[in-house]
Amino acid sequence: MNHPMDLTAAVGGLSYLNPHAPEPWASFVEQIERVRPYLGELERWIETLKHPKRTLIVDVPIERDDGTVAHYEGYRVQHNLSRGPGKGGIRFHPAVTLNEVMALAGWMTVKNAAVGLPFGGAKGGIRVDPASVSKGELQRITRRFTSEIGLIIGPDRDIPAPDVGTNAMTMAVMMDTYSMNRGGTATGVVTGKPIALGGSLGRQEATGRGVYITAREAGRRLHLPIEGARVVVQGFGNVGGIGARLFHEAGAKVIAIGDHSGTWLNEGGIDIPAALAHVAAHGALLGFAGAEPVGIEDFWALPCEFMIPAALEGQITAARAERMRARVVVEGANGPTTPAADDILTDRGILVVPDVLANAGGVTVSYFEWVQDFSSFFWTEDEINARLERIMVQAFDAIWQVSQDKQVSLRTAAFIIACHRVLEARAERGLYP
Ligand SMILES: NC(=O)C1=CN([C@@H]2O[C@H](COP(=O)(O)OP(=O)(O)OC[C@H]3O[C@@H](n4cnc5c(N)ncnc54)[C@H](O)[C@@H]3O)[C@@H](O)[C@H]2O)C=CC1
Ligand SMILES: O=C(O)CCC(=O)C(=O)O
Repeated sequence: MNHPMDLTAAVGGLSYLNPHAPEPWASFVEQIERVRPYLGELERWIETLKHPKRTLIVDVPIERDDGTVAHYEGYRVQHNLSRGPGKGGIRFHPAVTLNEVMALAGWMTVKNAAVGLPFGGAKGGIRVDPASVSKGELQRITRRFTSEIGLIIGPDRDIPAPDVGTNAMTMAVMMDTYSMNRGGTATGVVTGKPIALGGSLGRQEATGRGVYITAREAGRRLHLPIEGARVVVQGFGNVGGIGARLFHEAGAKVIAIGDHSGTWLNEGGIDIPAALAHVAAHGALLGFAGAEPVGIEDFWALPCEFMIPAALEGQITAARAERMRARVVVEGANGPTTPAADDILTDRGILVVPDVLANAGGVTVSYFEWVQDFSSFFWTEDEINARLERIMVQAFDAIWQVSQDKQVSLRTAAFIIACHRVLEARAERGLYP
């Protein structure tokens, strides 16, 4: 399989993720522009956020099991390093582009600053379908990619973590490769590792848990209790699957779920443990008997209290936003709502808890993992969940307050707080040696 490097295709045009959505980087830049009027003197630094600090494109050649040589294209983008080392996940997906990774890195900058973590923003990815290669091939791809981006990552430089298509095992291979190349075990180079390699208790659940916590906090403001609430979840992997389970355990009725294989509805409430068991056994929801198939456009228009996009970018377009009947959208995914759709949802009185807040639980516990690795002292799961709860609730409160004070959306409020923190650090550091 060959993937010729085509930068023009990678940075321009419409999104592969949804032909009706703008490219992710264009959405990110528009979100940054919306903060301009609120930056005061820091406005002179705003262009900083529209220029990724460092962008590395790597060729990843491997020998396939049949003896042929295949090349994959990979990226690591460090969007901003003003507040600390880069931090953000690695995506393995057949249609990853530089444009997408740039946007995902930008959202990491904003997310880390919005919740007050001492990190910049980074993200990486390889254009590969993990399901299309053998286990051995995937390991060779991961090792070669890690060696290639080894130029710029490191425990005090830039710390990757899992994202779509990667997991704790991917992080184990990355940690091992980086350590072999350096001649010493460097647990702090990645987070989201297996517990036996310095991973943190609670990291696997952390993003879904953060989604649940922020949904609960939004529900409190709108007098929408979780118990008995109807919930719709798109994406049934790490974020969507665990998020759905936490809603289910708290007494909500998850009425519809979806993944890359289709969308399903059961108005009486889906048995989420059964759906998770089905995915664990078959790799996708396809064939799940506990609900009826429902068309994708009807799925997005289902009446519900909480809608949780937890798959990919650009899913909530203007057309879908016009028809949605959710009370609150809680963005488990990064960039699921286009700026045009955002405006429509706001006009229609549908509250959006933005990705840079709602899915920040994962990177928050990654931060805990990094700190634990440095100190070689590990916390209990209860300690981790209590600290996560505190950080998420504090961040929600602060963002809610700014949104009330300035009469802006929660997204713009989160961007205001984050951009102030990033640009203040940038300004304090100065331009010259
Ligand atoms: N894993 C983490 O800790 C974090 C993940 N996120 C974001 O959450 C989202 C999901 O990530 P993970 O759950 O980690 O990935 P994952 O790989 O565990 O699961 C992805 C899910 O999305 C589904 N999906 C893929 N393409 C789809 C399509 N075209 N339509 C509908 N469903 C589709 C897959 O079937 C799968 O159920 C991504 O936007 C990711 O960037 C955000 C913060 C942290
Ligand atoms: O845990 C991390 O470091 C990053 C997770 C991530 O990629 C994200 O929040 O989108």
